[in-house]
Amino acid sequence: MMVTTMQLLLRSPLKSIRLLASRDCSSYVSRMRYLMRLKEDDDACRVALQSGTLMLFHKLAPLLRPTERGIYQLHKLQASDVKGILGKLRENEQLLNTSVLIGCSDSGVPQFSLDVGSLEQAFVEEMCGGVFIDLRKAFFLLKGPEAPLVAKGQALLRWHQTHAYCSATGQPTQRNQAGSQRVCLQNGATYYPQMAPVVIVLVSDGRRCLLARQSTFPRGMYSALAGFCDMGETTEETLRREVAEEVGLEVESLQYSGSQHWPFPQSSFMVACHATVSPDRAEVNLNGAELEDARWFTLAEIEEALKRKTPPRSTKGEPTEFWVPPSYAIANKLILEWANHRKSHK
Ligand SMILES: NC(=O)c1ccc[n+]([C@@H]2O[C@H](COP(=O)([O-])OP(=O)(O)OC[C@H]3O[C@@H](n4cnc5c(N)ncnc54)[C@H](O)[C@@H]3O)[C@@H](O)[C@H]2O)c1
Ligand SMILES: [Mg+2]
Repeated sequence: MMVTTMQLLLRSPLKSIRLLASRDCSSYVSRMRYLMRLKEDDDACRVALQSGTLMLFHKLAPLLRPTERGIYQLHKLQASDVKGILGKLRENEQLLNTSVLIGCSDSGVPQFSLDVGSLEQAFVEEMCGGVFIDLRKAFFLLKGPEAPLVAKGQALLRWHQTHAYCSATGQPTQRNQAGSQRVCLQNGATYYPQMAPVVIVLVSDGRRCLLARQSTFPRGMYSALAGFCDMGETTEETLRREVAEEVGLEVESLQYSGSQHWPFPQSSFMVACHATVSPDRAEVNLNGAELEDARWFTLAEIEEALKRKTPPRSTKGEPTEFWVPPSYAIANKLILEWANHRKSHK
């Protein structure tokens, strides 16, 4: 197709988004200014650590606490709790200072995360009455804002664990107390925590939506198309290229939906969009190297899949029913939005 006819229309670039309703704007501002100060002032951050809350990780697995009703919650500790554990193990209290600053609660309490992977896991679990659970499982178990909080805590710890050296001089880098940056002492280069930008897109032909699966997905699960941004690309360019590469279709219009930090396999910044293709040119030409399958789904099929709260179980040999990613994944939000839009425009 001629480049001139390949027009991408960003339908509502200035779509207004209701931001988290903060009834007391000044307190939100003061919390953000407080966090800024903690990132700049190591002494203030060390003081804040003594009165803040701590999420513990063991080799990047977060510590959760089972409640009586079989529900898991994030286990939050205080600096004094961690000092108690370190004291019992005769370990150096300096481990506490490897905590990283994650944010600040609504009531202004600073939040940190700390990896105690050098300590004996079973001992820490027993002392805390909790259990360290792999992040993928923890994501299923946690409710509400705890899942993104724990993902953020893990992502920052992971970044520090993998960026201990300057990529130019090969010398060790030194972090600030908050953990918001690392500096090479030899050449002064400053490194900041990074996320890889990814565009995720739910393609529609007006009547149906397109979902795909990679061979590594759990059986039966289909999701929206996704792809990493190439250097220098805009969101629109990545979206259009990924749809062309993966399913051989030409996007005609797109609309921004939302974004999400995604910790798997490493930190991605997911930009979620809806896109349309012409119903006359909706034949999928699959890139088999990247995807195992891609199919158009009707509203009725999508509604059925959205009703399933847990992945359907498969008995050997039987095909697994189709299901979509869980509600904490932004793909689920895109699919839900599409279904609601279709229902209201039937
Ligand atoms: N949250 C959600 O709802 C949701 C849904 C679907 C996918 N995702 C995530 O989106 C991400 C991208 O999806 P994809 O795997 O289809 O991407 P993709 O289609 O770009 O294919 C992945 C390939 O891209 C290359 N690549 C280029 N830049 C990369 C980078 N910075 N990091 C890793 N690989 C890079 C690698 O060769 C890799 O094998 C995945 O990490 C996936 O977990 C999230
Ligand atoms: Mg992809």
